[in-house]
Amino acid sequence: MAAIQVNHLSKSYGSFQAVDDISFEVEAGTVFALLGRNGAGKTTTMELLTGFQRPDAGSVRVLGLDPLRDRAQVRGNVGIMLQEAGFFPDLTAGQTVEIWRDFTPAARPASEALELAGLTAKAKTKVRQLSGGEKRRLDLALALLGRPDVLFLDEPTTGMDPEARRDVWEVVRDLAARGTTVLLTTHYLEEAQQLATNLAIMDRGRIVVGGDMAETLAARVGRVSFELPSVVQPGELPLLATVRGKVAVVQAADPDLAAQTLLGWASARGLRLRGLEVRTASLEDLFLELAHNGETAQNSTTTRDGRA
Ligand SMILES: Nc1ncnc2c1ncn2[C@@H]1O[C@H](COP(=O)(O)OP(=O)(O)OP(=O)(O)O)[C@@H](O)[C@H]1O
Repeated sequence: MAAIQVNHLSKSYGSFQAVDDISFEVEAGTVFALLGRNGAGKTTTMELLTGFQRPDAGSVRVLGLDPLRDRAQVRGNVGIMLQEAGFFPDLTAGQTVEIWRDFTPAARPASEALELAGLTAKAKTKVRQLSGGEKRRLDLALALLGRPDVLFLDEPTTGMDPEARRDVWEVVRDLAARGTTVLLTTHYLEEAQQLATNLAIMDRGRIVVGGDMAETLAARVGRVSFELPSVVQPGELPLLATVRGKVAVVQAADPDLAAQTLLGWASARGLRLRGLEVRTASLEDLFLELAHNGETAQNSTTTRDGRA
């Protein structure tokens, strides 16, 4: 069953269309990544899904409920970690969690929420003395307090060091494995690739790529690069290669297989392929390509407008 259903959702601020007719579903117990450049509409979408904003058109269902109409019921079952949470700076992390517990039905013990967020050692530290990454952890602890069925995480690991980020990934994986549905936005594409089974990439309010993460990446080409041995002409290689300076690049749907073919070919001739690198398609490649296409489209629109 889909835990989150979004149907033809739109939202504008004045004449600016921040979310433009988007639709997607998130299956229960899966992690879904909402990606896109700054201003693409991710946070607005998150706010529409959590009932902080009213849609202009379209509908949202979370656990089959309307986040605005069935607000109390939805809030009781979801955990929300938005950007820029407001904390009281003079309370400690532990006191902040305790106060939040009073408003949270069936809350976890404060110590458990702090532990899950990796903040136990800072329980007695005042909020204003927490680092940026630690404040995000406190946000996470609060989002996890009510043992939510659905978790909304808006850039959960911003400001965290790589180790802390990996700790949060573990927590998210663990929650999803136990059936929690997670919708997250992130600018860290590795994070999305590591955690999410499905994704949507937004650009100017619309979804430009969406679907299963593995299938989306499998449809991309990877590449193999190496130094072309001085005795070899590009045309002699067993696979089509582009050569720039000394470096030859072969594009391939299965870069591991291409590398094997190249190595077998080289070894039969007693040659070494120095600097051999195999790169599978990554979300980053896809993202950069889309950004580039977006800019090209925008420039051509500007030119057309300019000429008109
Ligand atoms: N309250 C508002 N009034 C007017 N414009 C807004 C408002 N909130 C957001 N916007 C605009 O809507 C667009 C989408 O914003 P949104 O915060 O949803 O993007 P985002 O994808 O989350 O970006 P980021 O990655 O920077 O967080 C932006 O151009 C933003 O300036």
